[in-house]
Amino acid sequence: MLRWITAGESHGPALVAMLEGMVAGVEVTSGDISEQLARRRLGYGRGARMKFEADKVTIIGGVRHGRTLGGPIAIEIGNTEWPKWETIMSADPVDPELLAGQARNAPLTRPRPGHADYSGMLKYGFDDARPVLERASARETAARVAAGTVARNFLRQVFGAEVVSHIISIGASDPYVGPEPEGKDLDAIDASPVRAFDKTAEESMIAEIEAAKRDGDTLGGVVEVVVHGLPVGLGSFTSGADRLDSRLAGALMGIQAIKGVEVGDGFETARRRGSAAHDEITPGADGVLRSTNRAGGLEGGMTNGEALRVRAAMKPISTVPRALATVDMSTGEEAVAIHQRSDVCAVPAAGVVAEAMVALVVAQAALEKFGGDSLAETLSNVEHYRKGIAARPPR
Ligand SMILES: Cc1cc2nc3c(=O)[nH]c(=O)nc-3n(C[C@H](O)[C@H](O)[C@H](O)COP(=O)(O)O)c2cc1C
Ligand SMILES: C=C(O[C@@H]1CC(C(=O)O)=C[C@@H](OP(=O)(O)O)[C@H]1O)C(=O)O
Repeated sequence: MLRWITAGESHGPALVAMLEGMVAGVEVTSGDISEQLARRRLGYGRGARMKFEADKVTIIGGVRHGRTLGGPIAIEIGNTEWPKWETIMSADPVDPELLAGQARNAPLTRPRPGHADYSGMLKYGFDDARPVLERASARETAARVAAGTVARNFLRQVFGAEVVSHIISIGASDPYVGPEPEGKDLDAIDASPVRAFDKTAEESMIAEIEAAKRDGDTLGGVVEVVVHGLPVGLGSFTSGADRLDSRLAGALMGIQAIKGVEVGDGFETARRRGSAAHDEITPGADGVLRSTNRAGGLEGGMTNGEALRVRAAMKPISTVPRALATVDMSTGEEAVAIHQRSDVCAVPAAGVVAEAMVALVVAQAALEKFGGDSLAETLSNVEHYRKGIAARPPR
């Protein structure tokens, strides 16, 4: 079973991602990982930290000469900001006098509405939000993107499948309406400052961000992830936990600030009649044909051979410059929430994180279906399955 876990704090020395269960022989380099991490840092509306910090990638284990070895893969992403935080975030005990001299170490006692501060302080028994926000921070998503790079390379090398995301809307911008992008469109999407697939949508999104910035406010939005080239039958209808839609929803909702997930036309489908909601099946020269893909490539918790298409809704960044009302937990008095710096909008980055989560979940389902210890074995199993399907009518 493909499994992943991350460790590390936002201002710690490094983040670490571990990926277990990947077959041997998948091509991946630290350059591939750095490239994906660079995509996650982009996006109009991100804060100052994205400009001065770099992601320093080291593959610690599981890869040799550019190919996976079949064992657990460990990837470290160094936080280049670490020297400034060495004392405050030290794993080992430090001299209290050294800490007292650091302004950055002042206890954070005014929890931000919408962030993990308040519940985290109560749940874990902290008087300071620092130990909560360090791990709740979406800095952790860099580690997911690192693990996701191995998964996306695997999907490309097994199926020729590409994972693409683009931004549908930011705040109340006019949502993108149009055809879904393909793998070849990814460079053009990344070239857009808001990772939009369309100029009109892009202009509307930028206008929203500029207005929010002027008002000292923050924004969320909607991202879409599309995967072309997947075979029929990843995931299963046999139990709720095996359904690929439930697994995708869980993985996407596990991203910081994601509050809703749609599969295919999602909520819009609920408003339609059955005759206008489903994707009719017709015989084609080479298998079946669908003239629509409202289901987003998933039926019965399994891929159906059409493009997989899921959306995720991100809430606005909770560190609002025009700080929100809160309570100072040290005094119980009314206060304004912590604000030092923050992103105005991180939806374009969330799209790259969503790609990583989709890649991991789909790679996990693909390994369940096709297995193997090496890429060659997985490929041979895929070919056998595809031959079996091609032999069935319609032909
Ligand atoms: C890529 C990305 C960047 C983010 N940047 C910030 C930020 O700069 N400031 C902030 O307060 N929240 C930021 N967030 C959101 C917080 O991490 C999130 O609001 C917090 O974890 C609470 O959300 P939850 O209720 O979904 O856990 C970011 C989220 C993502 C996905
Ligand atoms: C560092 C990253 O995102 C951070 C996510 C984040 C949060 O609260 O989620 C808060 C900000 O960190 P800081 O408070 O130190 O400025 C973001 O910069 C990153 O994505 O690499």
